[in-house]
Amino acid sequence: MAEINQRRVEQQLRNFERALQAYGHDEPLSRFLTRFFKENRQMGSADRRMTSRYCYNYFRLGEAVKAISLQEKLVIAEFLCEQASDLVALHQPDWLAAITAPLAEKIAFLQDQGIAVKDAIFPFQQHLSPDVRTEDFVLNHLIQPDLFIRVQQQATEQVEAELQRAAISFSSIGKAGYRLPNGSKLQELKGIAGLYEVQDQSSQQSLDMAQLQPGQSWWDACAASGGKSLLLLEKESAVRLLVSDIRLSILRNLDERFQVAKVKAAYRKKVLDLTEDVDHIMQGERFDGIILDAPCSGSGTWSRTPEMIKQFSEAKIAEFSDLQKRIAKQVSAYLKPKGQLIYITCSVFQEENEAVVAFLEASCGLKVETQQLIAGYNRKSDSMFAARLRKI
Ligand SMILES: C[S@@+](CC[C@H](N)C(=O)[O-])C[C@H]1O[C@@H](n2cnc3c(N)ncnc32)[C@H](O)[C@@H]1O
Repeated sequence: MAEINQRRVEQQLRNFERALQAYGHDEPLSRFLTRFFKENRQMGSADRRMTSRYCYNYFRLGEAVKAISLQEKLVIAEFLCEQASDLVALHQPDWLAAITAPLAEKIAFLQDQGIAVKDAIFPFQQHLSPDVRTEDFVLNHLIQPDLFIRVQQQATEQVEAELQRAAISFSSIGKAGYRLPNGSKLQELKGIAGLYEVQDQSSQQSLDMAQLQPGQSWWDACAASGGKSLLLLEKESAVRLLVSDIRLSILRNLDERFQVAKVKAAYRKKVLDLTEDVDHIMQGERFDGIILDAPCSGSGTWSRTPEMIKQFSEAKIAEFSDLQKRIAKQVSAYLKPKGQLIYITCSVFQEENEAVVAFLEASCGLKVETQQLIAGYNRKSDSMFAARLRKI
């Protein structure tokens, strides 16, 4: 083993502590770190990489092992999340023999040292949807997911060639989806801009259950910057599409994204708050299909953004569930008879998923045809939930 530079490790630890102190928990960690590194130009690329790794690993530990120092906590996080670590080698050299073991064994190893982490990594386990395999889900929280792209069907060869040229490794995940290492610098590949969308593997599957026909009218009711709308149009370009969101600014992003992707289909756009009565704006319009990709906790994506766990409180689950029921009830009124509602979340909580679907069936004149947890935790992707309901 190469000799460890103790001073360097100590410097890395100080960088991490400084970054953590400066982080206000009011923005995604990735955005904060980009700014932090800009403001600390003396940090070289190796320092930046290490600060980022320490911060993410630290947050991956969730609420586990509270009553110990930051450094001790980071050593545990490094031991769990990495296969080699100078920090562990310096502070817990006896642990090194177990650092390459499977995660379940590492957790058992810590347990033997009196360090219990398993139940605290993800503190909301009792809310998980029944189809989530709790142990797998929790352990995979310690692993950074991959990056996924969805490529326009006719452009797969061009995109593959460009990835090869840039020496970015990739593997195919079905028709036009690809798995890439996290952190791949796709934005530098200007020649293929617009030919692909960054979209998680589970998100790419979220409309598989939609039954699409040319000529149908669809409403993407919480469209944001259009991830699901683009997926819908890639599957069936001859639909009439209405997109809406509560935020005008994000619909402007949708316009830009559609432009870059050279979307030819005409679409209409409305700013709608779906907790309010929108009847006067909708003017009697009815749809063959509605996508409701509802505002949610995002808990199925927290292995990408582990800092979210600290900011979340259990009470918010019920708040999201209430909001989702309210919005879902409202939009379901705009379905034609036999029209379909595709209800989607990137949450793993039962209250945001199965409970909302059960409410729609019990109170909104819809029948559940299929519902599915799209489990990403065993394949380094996000977890989502999707259901197709039919208006009776
Ligand atoms: C999960 S995101 C949608 C993501 C998007 N479908 C995509 O694939 O990129 C949920 C969206 O719901 C919107 N939203 C939140 N509250 C809303 C409300 N009361 N009425 C309408 N939209 C709302 C948010 O602005 C957010 O863009």
